[in-house]
Amino acid sequence: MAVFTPVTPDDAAALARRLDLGTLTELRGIQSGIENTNYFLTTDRGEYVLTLFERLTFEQLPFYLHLMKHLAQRGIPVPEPKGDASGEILHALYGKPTAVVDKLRGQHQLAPDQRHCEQVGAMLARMHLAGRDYPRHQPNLRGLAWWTETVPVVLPYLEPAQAELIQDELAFQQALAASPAYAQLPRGPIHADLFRDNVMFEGDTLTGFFDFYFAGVDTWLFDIAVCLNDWCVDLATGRLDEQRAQAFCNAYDRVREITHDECRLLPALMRAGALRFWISRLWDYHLPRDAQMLKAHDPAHFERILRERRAQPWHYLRG
Ligand SMILES: Nc1ncnc2c1ncn2[C@@H]1O[C@H](COP(=O)(O)OP(=O)(O)OP(=O)(O)O)[C@@H](O)[C@H]1O
Ligand SMILES: N[C@@H](CCO)C(=O)O
Repeated sequence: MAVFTPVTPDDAAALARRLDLGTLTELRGIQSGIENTNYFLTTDRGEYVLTLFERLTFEQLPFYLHLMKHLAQRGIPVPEPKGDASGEILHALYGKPTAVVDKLRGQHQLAPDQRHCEQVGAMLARMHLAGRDYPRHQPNLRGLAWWTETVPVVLPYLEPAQAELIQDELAFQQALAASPAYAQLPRGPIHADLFRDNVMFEGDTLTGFFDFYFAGVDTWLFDIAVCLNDWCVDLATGRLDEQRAQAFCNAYDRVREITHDECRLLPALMRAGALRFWISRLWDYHLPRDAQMLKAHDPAHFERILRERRAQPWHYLRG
């Protein structure tokens, strides 16, 4: 269970009062998630999610929380952070940065079909456009610099063939990032972790995106690639479901045109997306933090996806 820091009902109730959310009626630890301590916090006025951030700092968090507020105010369905009387949306419990946000309605769609992929694609494009005038800047903290720093840390845990693959891919991505074509890609605030478990649906209708705590300014194409690698793959093999991928990209493209250069670089960015999560999963798996219980995601899944993307690059043909 992802409760790294237990919260007492008294402390949660005091925070709810301070944020003018009413009287606490229930506080329940959330079993999933591996990054932060999360609770469902219910009051006599509504349902919220209380998050204590275990890795992110007081300096980094305003970027994410204000981004969520910015997007919510522009009609993108994301949880809005709750402020105190002075409007402050970043709080503290037990010395840890803390936020309380709206609980989204609905459930995850863990077996998405074309219709779900279309809705995620269209909403992702709307989110990218809504983020264009967001004034704060923070790089994607799980971007190339972090991969470069973390590959040597996980390398001792890999078999020789895996070590060769990860180093070869890192070198490829470093060269790509230094290329003029890459520098021209449109960019802005991206979610950067928009997996099936970070989107809610009520029935078959998308009700929101959440978990913005890996967001950062990066290429919009990286966000598309991360989504394709999760929403449009067969989870058993890592193989791309081309119909779903085409549906996702068409829906995105109808809201914000995917440029010719983006189409050209998409296969390389899908490799980048696979590498990013292979590295982070290796890191979480081999270098776990203390937790009351911690269920690390399977790193081999993204190794398979990376091998698939290298062997069979997929090209988006607009249409
Ligand atoms: N705003 C929200 N509305 C509804 N449910 C939420 C919300 N935030 C979190 N949840 C629920 O809590 C679970 C865990 O949250 P989350 O996925 O953000 O965990 P995490 O540890 O912060 O991040 P990670 O996904 O990186 O492991 C989600 O799967 C979801 O069920
Ligand atoms: N989405 C990530 C977990 C961190 O949010 C993964 O599946 O590895």
